[in-house]
Amino acid sequence: MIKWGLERLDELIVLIGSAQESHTLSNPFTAGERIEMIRNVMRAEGIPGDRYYLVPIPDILMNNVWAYHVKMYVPSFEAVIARNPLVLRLFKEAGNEILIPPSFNREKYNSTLIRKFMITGEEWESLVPEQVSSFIKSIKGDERLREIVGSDKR
Ligand SMILES: Nc1ncnc2c1ncn2[C@@H]1O[C@H](COP(=O)(O)OP(=O)(O)OP(=O)(O)O)[C@@H](O)[C@H]1O
Ligand SMILES: NC(=O)c1ccc[n+]([C@@H]2O[C@H](COP(=O)(O)O)[C@@H](O)[C@H]2O)c1
Repeated sequence: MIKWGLERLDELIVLIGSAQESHTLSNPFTAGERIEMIRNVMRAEGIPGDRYYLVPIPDILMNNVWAYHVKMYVPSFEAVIARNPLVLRLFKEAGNEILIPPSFNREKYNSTLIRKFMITGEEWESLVPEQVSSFIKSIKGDERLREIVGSDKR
């Protein structure tokens, strides 16, 4: 998705959503850990650091003002790239131009499924970039996820 965006725009602001969350089933990793993973992949893919910003955005309780909340954290921008229907709706209502990228084999590359495989012990490593699987293993992130959901063997 980032490569798709960089073919169309000079710079990207990549939002790290639900940045306040970590150690949960849907967001097991801290915003900082997610930043490290993305940067490791960007470096490996040869994407220069001056073509993207990574901005962590904590959730808020009011969907209606979320797009304005995001704008408070980021430099000015031309368009929003997203596929999440709620994100698209909220930015459209806030008057922003929208770009919807294609789905790249989304049935396979799906975070919920990848986290499920980490829990059940099925092979998940090939579904993420090598830099991401090695980082997750270095912080024992798969073990963390299993402990959170109570499926750890101990
Ligand atoms: N294969 C893909 N093709 C196109 N867009 C994708 C693809 N994978 C992820 N995305 C987009 O990237 C964003 C992050 O998706 P990802 O599956 O990593 O996490 P998520 O949306 O938080 O899902 P989950 O709820 O499963 O954790 C979403 O906006 C999604 O639409
Ligand atoms: N009210 C809110 O805080 C609000 C509204 C819409 C999206 N979001 C966040 O935006 C992100 C959207 O994620 P994806 O684009 O990866 O599906 C999530 O982290 C979600 O929590 C937050």
